[in-house]
Amino acid sequence: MKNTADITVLGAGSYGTALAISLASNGHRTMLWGHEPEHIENLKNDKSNEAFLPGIPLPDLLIPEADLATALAASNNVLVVVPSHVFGLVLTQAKPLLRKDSRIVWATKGLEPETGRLIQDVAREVLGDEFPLAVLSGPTFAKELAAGMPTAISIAGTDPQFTKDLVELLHSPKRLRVYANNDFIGLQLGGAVKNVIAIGAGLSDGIGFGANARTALITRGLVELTRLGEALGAQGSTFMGMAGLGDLVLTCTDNQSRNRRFGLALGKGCDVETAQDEIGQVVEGYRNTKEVYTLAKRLGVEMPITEQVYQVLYKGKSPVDAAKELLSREQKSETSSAE
Ligand SMILES: NC(=O)C1=CN([C@@H]2O[C@H](COP(=O)(O)OP(=O)(O)OC[C@H]3O[C@@H](n4cnc5c(N)ncnc54)[C@H](OP(=O)(O)O)[C@@H]3O)[C@@H](O)[C@H]2O)C=CC1
Ligand SMILES: O=C(CO)COP(=O)(O)O
Repeated sequence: MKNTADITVLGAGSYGTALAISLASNGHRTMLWGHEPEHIENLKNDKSNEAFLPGIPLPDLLIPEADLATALAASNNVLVVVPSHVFGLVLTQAKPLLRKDSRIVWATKGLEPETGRLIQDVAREVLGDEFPLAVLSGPTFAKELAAGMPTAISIAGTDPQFTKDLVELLHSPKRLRVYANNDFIGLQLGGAVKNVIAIGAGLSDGIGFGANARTALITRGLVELTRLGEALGAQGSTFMGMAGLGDLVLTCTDNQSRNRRFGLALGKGCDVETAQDEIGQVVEGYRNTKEVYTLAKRLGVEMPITEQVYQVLYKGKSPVDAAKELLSREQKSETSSAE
């Protein structure tokens, strides 16, 4: 009993811990692995994750663990919640330690660094085809989830039984609604592109623009996301759900979003390094912008907001000049079918 669990979570940052709290609060024995033994010792001693979610108690059924082999032997259900730039690395470390019956789900939001590939491609390259895969995506700030505040999320995967089991593990009639979805690609892409648009919304607010500009960015950001998604084989309707519109609204409008705060700081004149240091946690959209931009170029998909965020982050363009360029684009109709 001591070394078994219903699910193992890899990644003891803010979101991995929040999901582990949520699972354990549902009555499931949940192992939480982190790569820093000292950090895991602190979790055990404090019975909270003071570094990432201060003041939120860890339930008794949440077991912090520093040994990856022990964590992966404990359960066949493995939930990966590390930033996208180390996803491949962590999965490579995990692979020789996985059980034959392991099933892998991730809540990582992003694309592979440099290549812009979806996380599913990284997972397949590392693991081959034998393990069922799934993704969790939607508007879920770690702090609110961990505090048991009402939240909704979507899930999709390659194996209907795995998806169903994950819904059972995560769903709580008191706190967390989990929607099953069949668009594996769409859910992954929504989580990556919203990071970029959230930086754009932050830039706009940081410059001093208002609600009109922010809302226009969300709306046209949704159009960009849908265009890219459809080019990759996702269903357009997915982006009207949790992993599209839902996550865009959340991260573009609330200062809990690190991507939005990053954009805000840049819009007020801060440089990239200082803005990242001040946030002190992962700002996925910084790298993601380059990857989404590269992916869009490769597929020939027009993404003007992403393009301007890219110019600000990587080409030294001023946020004001980026905004001017967006505003001065040629007139067009709102729907492509009317063009
Ligand atoms: N926070 C949120 O509200 C949400 C986050 N997400 C997504 O979840 C993912 C994780 O983000 P989040 O938890 O917020 O990020 P945090 O910055 O809060 O935590 C990241 C965690 O990953 C750890 N880590 C870094 N490198 C490695 C590695 N090589 N091996 C193992 N662990 C490593 C970090 O450890 P260390 O501190 O030692 O570097 C830290 O514990 C991201 O893709 C994010 O977009 C999705 C929905 C909501
Ligand atoms: O993905 C998130 C909420 O759904 C968290 O957003 P940030 O990474 O911008 O903080």
